[in-house]
Amino acid sequence: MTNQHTILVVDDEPSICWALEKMLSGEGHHVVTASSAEEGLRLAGQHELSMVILDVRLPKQDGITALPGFLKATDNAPVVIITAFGDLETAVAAVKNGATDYLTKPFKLDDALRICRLTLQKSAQRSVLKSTPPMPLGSSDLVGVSPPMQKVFRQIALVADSDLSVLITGETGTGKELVAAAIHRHSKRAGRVYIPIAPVALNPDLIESELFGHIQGAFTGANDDRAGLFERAEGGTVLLDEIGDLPLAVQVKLLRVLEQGQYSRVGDTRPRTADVRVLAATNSDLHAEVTSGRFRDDLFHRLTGVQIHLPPLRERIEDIGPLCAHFLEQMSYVENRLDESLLNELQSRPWHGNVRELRNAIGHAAVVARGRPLTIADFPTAKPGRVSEPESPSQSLEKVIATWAEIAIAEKADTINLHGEFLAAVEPTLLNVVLKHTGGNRAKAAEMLGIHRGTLRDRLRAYGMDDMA
Ligand SMILES: Nc1ncnc2c1ncn2[C@@H]1O[C@H](COP(=O)(O)OP(=O)(O)OP(=O)(O)O)[C@@H](O)[C@H]1O
Repeated sequence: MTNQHTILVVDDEPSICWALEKMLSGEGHHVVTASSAEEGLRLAGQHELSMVILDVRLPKQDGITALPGFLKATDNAPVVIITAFGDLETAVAAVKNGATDYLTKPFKLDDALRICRLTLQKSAQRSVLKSTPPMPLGSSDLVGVSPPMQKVFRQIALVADSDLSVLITGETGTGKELVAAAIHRHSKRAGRVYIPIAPVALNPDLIESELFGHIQGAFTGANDDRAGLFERAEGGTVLLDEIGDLPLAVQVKLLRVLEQGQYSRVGDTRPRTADVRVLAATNSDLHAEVTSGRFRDDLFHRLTGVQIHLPPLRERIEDIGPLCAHFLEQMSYVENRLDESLLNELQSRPWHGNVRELRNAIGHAAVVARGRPLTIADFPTAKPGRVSEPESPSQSLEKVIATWAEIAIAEKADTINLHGEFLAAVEPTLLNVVLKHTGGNRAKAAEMLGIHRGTLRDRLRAYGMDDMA
């Protein structure tokens, strides 16, 4: 079999070695196993390996420390790290030390198989990889033990070092800004500037100038040349928070930055180069914004290439205990352990404000309890779940009209006769529905519409709907 590879599995748990060996030999590969890094390194010198699967927690030398040795011994064969401690630091350290991918225990064999297949594919195409020396890592304050957070850590680790744009999604307070900061902190731009900004908080008339700068005389009040955010962030990273609220005209400019690395100051035609990594965050359904025409389709696709989604806290209640301990520690609260019944109570709350609401609640409880162990009575009462009122047809119509008008204005610099265009877009539908309702009776239809019969006739003629009777 030409696609047969030799794979080394290094894990001190015999059951893991056995399961992986069975899975990979089922794929036609030859598997060798070792229960320590030292034994693994010895085997690596004896076999021509296509891939190494390496546990982090090993009896003597740990997997992260041993990783460069494996890369050297195997002429840079891809290494997939496995760890029970799927924290962000380990994930980033593994990738920085040269790991190709990352698996968190307990893992499903299907996931392991998918990652192994992908890694072997890459291995077949691989040129000799240069192993990067380990970089000192700052401490991360992104807490989470739940499987969805482990996935987030893994995604951060895999994208941090690239220059890819990342879209971070999730409800308010789920930690999107923290994720963006972690990506920057673990990227090669870490020593450079990081600017998080929510354009929606800026003066709407000045968003474009705030982001891209302006030249003197570009608009009333532009008394001198001014650099924008992208110029100030040169070499670094920007986080555009609430990206869904970016005006359409600014979306066009942002797309140019992402695609060509270029932009122009307001009032200037000279292109400028932007060496800036763009991260974006949103708590709205960007796909729905695209469907309604409020967000550009091309920008959406450009941004969603790499997406990190933070699930709401109520869908990862295992994180509540560690988060509480983390916040109490931050507040230097001595009695920072929660008893089981309190934890159960907190885990059953809906936390619509997510981690932010939890942090505020802990702060409140710590003040009330004044040093003694917390009880549920110290917490603010649970906020009721959000009841979302369905939109009335008039509210939906209002939104559609606003979008239609914004697009019409953005697309044509010399907009005239907007009212006429609007009527031509909506009136035929109205006339059609009413005439259907009256069974084609124009007198009744005119009455329902509150217009003269003659006017109705003229309108129908103008829209080529003469034959409607
Ligand atoms: N996993 C986490 N570990 C520790 N702290 C967290 C975590 N997630 C969120 N927080 C804390 O919760 C608060 C809200 O987080 P953040 O501002 O990142 O949320 P967000 O999703 O960007 O919110 P918004 O959409 O409202 O801007 C911050 O104080 C942050 O430090």
